[in-house]
Amino acid sequence: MSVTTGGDMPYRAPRLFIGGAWRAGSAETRNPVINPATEAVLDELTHASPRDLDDALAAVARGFKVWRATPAAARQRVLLQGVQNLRAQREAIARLLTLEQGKPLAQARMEVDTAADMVQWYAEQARRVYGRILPAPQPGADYEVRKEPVGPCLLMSPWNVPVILAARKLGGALAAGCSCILKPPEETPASVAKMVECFIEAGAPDGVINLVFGVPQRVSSHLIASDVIRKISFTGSVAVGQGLAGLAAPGLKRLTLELGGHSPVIVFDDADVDAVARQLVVAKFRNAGQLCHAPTRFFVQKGAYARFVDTFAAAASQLRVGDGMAEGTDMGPLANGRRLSAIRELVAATRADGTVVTGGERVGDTGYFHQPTVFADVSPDAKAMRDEPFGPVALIRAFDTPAQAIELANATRYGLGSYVFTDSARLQRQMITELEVGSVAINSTVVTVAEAPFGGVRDSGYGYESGEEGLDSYLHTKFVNRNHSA
Ligand SMILES: NC(=O)c1ccc[n+]([C@@H]2O[C@H](COP(=O)([O-])OP(=O)(O)OC[C@H]3O[C@@H](n4cnc5c(N)ncnc54)[C@H](O)[C@@H]3O)[C@@H](O)[C@H]2O)c1
Ligand SMILES: O=S(=O)(O)c1ccc(CO)cc1
Repeated sequence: MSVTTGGDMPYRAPRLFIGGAWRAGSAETRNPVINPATEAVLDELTHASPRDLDDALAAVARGFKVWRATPAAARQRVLLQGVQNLRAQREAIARLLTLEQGKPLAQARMEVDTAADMVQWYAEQARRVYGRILPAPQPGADYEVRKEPVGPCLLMSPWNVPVILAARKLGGALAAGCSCILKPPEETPASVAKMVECFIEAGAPDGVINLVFGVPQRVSSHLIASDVIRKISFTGSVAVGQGLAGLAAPGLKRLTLELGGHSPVIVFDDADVDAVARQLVVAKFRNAGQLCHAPTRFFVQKGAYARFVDTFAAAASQLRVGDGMAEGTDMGPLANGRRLSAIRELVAATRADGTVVTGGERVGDTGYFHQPTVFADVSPDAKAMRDEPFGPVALIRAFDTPAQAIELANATRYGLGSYVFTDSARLQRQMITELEVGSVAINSTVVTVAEAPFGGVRDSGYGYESGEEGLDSYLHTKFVNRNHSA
C-alpha cells in the first residue's frame, strides 16, 4: 500500500545521497516512517552501513576540495538557484512534512518559506566573507586576516522543524565553502530529502552535499571519529548534545549545539493583556509546542493575572486539534509516540503542582493527539517548571515585583528564548540585562530570524546559527604575515 501526498505523488522514504548518487542504505537496520495523525506506516527507511558512511566520508573530503576552490559568487549562484527550486517545490515538500511530522499544512508551507528565506540570507552573505589588512610594525610587510571554510561538516538535525533546521545548517555550511554530510531525523526523512534535492539540482558538485540516515548513535560515532570531519552542528536534546561533545573532544572538533529550552514569558501589568494572551496562544501551540524556543513558563504580574489566565485558556480551548492535512486544523498531533507518552506523564505529574484550566487529556485513541493544556498557579518547585515540556503544555504563575519575575525566569538550567511584554523602557532594559538567555523578544513572539544569531546559554548549548555569527561558525580565521621585501 502506498500513501499519497495529496497530489498524485505516493509517499516514498528517501534513499541516501553519497558522492553525487542516490543509493539504498546497505545496513541491516531500517525504520518505519509513521504518520503521527493515523499511526499508519508510510514507508520504510533504509539505513547507512559502516561502508556507506565510509563512502560518504571519502565523498565529503573530495567535495570539500572542489567547493572551497569555487568562487563565492559561484557558490552564491548555486544556493540562490536552490532557494528558487525550494520555493517551486513548496507544496510538495509541505505535504510530505505534514504527512510525516503531523503539523498543519499551513504551518508546513510556512516552514518551507522560512527555510528558503534562511538559505537566501546565507547565500547573499556568501560574497561578504571579508578578511582585513592590519598595519604591520615593520616596513614592507602586511598583516592579513583571512576567513577560510573550516572543512567537511557533519550536520545533524531533528524532527520538530525538520526542513528549517536542516536547511539552515546546509545553507551556512555551503555559503562558507564547506562540504557536508547531513543526517536528518529518521522519523521525518522525505521532506528534508526533497529540500536537499533542490540544492543538488541547483548544481552543487558531487560530494558537496551528502545525505545519510541510520541509527543516530551509530552514525554520529562513526562519522565524528573520522579525521575528515572538522565541524559538527547538532540540534536536539541536551543529553545527546552532551554525548556528542564527548565524541568531538578527542579530535578537538568545532561544535555548535542548539539544545533545549524552557522559555519564560514575562507579562507586566501595563500590557494589553487580552491581545498578548491571544498572541501567545498562537506562539505556544504552533507545531504542537514542539519548538526549542516555544514560550513555556508564563509569569504574569498580579494585576493582569486573572484576566490573562481566562483569555489564554479560552483561546487555547478553541484551537481545533486534528490531522494536519484537514482544512481548519490549528494543531496537529505530537510528532511521535514518545512525545505523547512524555506529555501525558508530564501532565499527570503537574496536576499535584497546579490547576488544569483547560485540556489535560489525550484526544482519541489513534494518532498522537493531545489537547492544548494550560496549568495555572503552578508551583515554582513543580518538575514541569524545570524540565522542558516540548509539547502543548503552558504553565502560568503570578509574580509581584520585577525582581521576582527575573528570579522565576532564570530558575532553570536552560537559557534560549524569552519574551517580555511591557511598554516601560525601564522594565524592558532590566529584563534584557538580567535574563540569562540567548535571545529576548520585547512585545513580540519572534526570537529567531535569518539575519540574527540564534543560540543559547547554559544547557541550551553553545554557538550560533543564522546571522553573521552563524556563517562564522563554518569559517576559521587565518593570520598571514606577508613580508614583501624578503
Ligand atoms: N532543540 C530542538 O529543536 C529539539 C528538537 C527535537 C528534540 N529535542 C529535544 O529532545 C527531546 C526528546 O526528543 P527525542 O525523543 O527525539 O530525543 P532524542 O534525544 O533521542 O533525539 C533528539 C534528536 O537527536 C537525534 N539523535 C539521538 N541520538 C543521537 C546521537 N547519538 N547522535 C546524533 N543524533 C542523535 C535524533 O535523531 C533526534 O533527531 C525533546 O524533549 C527535546 O527536549 C530538541
Ligand atoms: O521556525 S523557526 O522559528 O525558525 C525555528 C527555529 C529554531 C527551532 C528549534 O527548535 C525551531 C523553529
